[in-house]
Parts: sequence; structure tokens; C-alpha cells
Amino acid sequence: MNPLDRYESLVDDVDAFRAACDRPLPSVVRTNRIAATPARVREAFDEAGVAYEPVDWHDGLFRLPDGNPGGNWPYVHGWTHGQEEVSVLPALALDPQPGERVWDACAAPGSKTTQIADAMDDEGTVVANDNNLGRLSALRHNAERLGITNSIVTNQDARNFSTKPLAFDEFDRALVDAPCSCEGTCRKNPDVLDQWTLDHVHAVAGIQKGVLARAVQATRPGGVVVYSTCTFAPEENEAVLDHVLASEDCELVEFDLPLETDPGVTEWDGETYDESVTRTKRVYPHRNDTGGFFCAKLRVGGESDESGDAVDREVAA
Ligand SMILES: C[S@@+](CC[C@H](N)C(=O)[O-])C[C@H]1O[C@@H](n2cnc3c(N)ncnc32)[C@H](O)[C@@H]1O
Repeated sequence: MNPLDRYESLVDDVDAFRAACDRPLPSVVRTNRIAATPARVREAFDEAGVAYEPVDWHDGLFRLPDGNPGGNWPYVHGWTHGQEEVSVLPALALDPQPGERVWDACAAPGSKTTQIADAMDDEGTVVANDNNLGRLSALRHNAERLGITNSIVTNQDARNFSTKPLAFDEFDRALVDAPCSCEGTCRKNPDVLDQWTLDHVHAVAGIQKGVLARAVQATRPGGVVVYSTCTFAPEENEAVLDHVLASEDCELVEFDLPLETDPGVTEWDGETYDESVTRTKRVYPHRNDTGGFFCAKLRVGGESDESGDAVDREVAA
């Protein structure tokens, strides 16, 4: 069975959805503004004879029609990082500010960690955590190449994350870019559809619930948690949020993304979810010619003693 068959009742135009999922995905790079401007990257691509096309919704992204995002000197100098268009969305929703404390719970190989550090002007603290040591070494390599200095790396199971190694015990913001069944990456890696099983969807949903709950607990009252996956499966998206809304002190908030999205679904396979999951965003490949994605933004409850404005703190870790 092709798992994409499951989503035909969710999309408006099944033929366009299936055709988009069958098309290869263009390579995209993000400008690392710590090291260069988009104008300087364009100049460098021109000088090096690298073909590129602008991405209309983000001035720092470029599509590379010939592929190979790592095969040119602007990449080697840390001016660019290969990152799919939809992969840029969670950090935009998180909106981290210079000086803040941010936890990237499932961070490797660091596309979003490095984008978060960039958005913070490399000021404050990003704690980049992953339970996979091999993937963390790729993250460290990327952070070094991009010249990032405000990030530290931890190797823990995010479900039981301990802040003991840190000099603080709560974060202003947290990102859970969760391990998932990766259906939305089928344009890049069609094998995900052959390897798909419902058992894996249910198993990974358990991990997702545990990590998201810990992220809410580790974030200060009034702070922000963003949850994202690259899958269409409601079991891994809306159902995870429904679970955490019931068990933790948090709420889903409205937010904007610069791409065309569909709202989260409130019913799936005989289950119904909290109405507020309609505030989450589904990105289907045929809408913007991208990969598939899911993104949600939560506000943590409880008494907040901070305005939510950018804070000026010493890096403490
Ligand atoms: C979607 S990938 C993260 C991609 C990354 N955010 C980026 O932008 O480059 C999910 C990551 O979760 C990690 N992971 C899986 N289970 C975990 C757990 N229990 N605790 C922490 N990390 C976990 C995987 O090793 C994997 O690197």
C-alpha cells in the first residue's frame, strides 16, 4: 500500500497532490546571515558560475537547478547551508530573539539550530540536543562551518532531558523538530514510502508525545514551543498535540507562515481532536511546489514574570 493513499480525503486536489509528490525536489540553500548577505551570495554564485533562482517568499533562499548545494566555495566559506524550503518554516514560527535561551530538542544535523542561531544574531544560548551521537557530529561540523558561537551541544534522550549540565533550568523557547515517518520527504527520498509501516507511525508518535511534553515542561511560563514534522500522518501531528494539550499547561496559538497552508484536521480514523488543532498548519507539496510539512506553535501557560521581549543575558552554560 502507498501511504499517500491515506490522505486523499484530506487534500483538495488529489491529482495535483500525487503529481507533486512524484516530482523530484529542487535543491535549495539558505543564506547564513552571520557570514554573508543574500546579495553577496548572489554575487559569489555569479562569480563561480553557479546557476540559481530566487525563492519568492524568502530573500535568503536560492534554488539550485543543477543540485549539489555543498559543491561550491560560498558553501565551503559558510555563507550558505543546504536546507529545503519547508525546513525553514519552524524557526520562522519560533521567532527566537538575540539574548534568549532556546532549546532545540531534536537538533541534528543542525539545519534549524544554525538558522535559529542566525536569527538570534549569534547572541544568547541555543542548546542543540539529539540522542544520536553520529548525527551530532554532523551538527557540530555545520555549526563550525557557519561560524556559530552561541550554541552548545547535548546528547540526551529529549523525553527525559535534564537541565543539570546548564546554568539555568528553563528556556524562553523550544523547538521540537520531531523524528517522524518522513512521508513529506518522498520527493527527495521515495524509499520512505516503501519502508512505511503503520506500526512505525504509532511507535514514533509515542516518542513525539514524550519529547513535546518535556519541551513544554522545560519552557518558562509565557514561552513558546514549536512542534514540526515532515509527515502528513495525523497520528504524528494533530494527535500528538491533542495528547500534550490534555497533559501539559499550554495552548495552541495562531501564527502566520509565508507559504500557502491548510489547517490541521480535527478528525482522523475514528478519533477526534481538540478544536484548537485547526491553528496548526499542514503544507502539502502541490500548494507551493515544496516537500510536505506540518508545523504548530504553542504558548506555555502559568504565571509569566517576563514581558516576552528580548532579554539581555550572559551566555550561561
Ligand atoms: C527530523 S530530525 C531533526 C532534524 C534537525 N532538526 C535539522 O533541522 O537538521 C529528528 C532528529 O531527532 C532525533 N531523535 C530521535 N529520537 C530522539 C529522542 N528521544 N531524543 C532526542 N533526539 C531524538 C534523531 O536522531 C534525529 O536527528
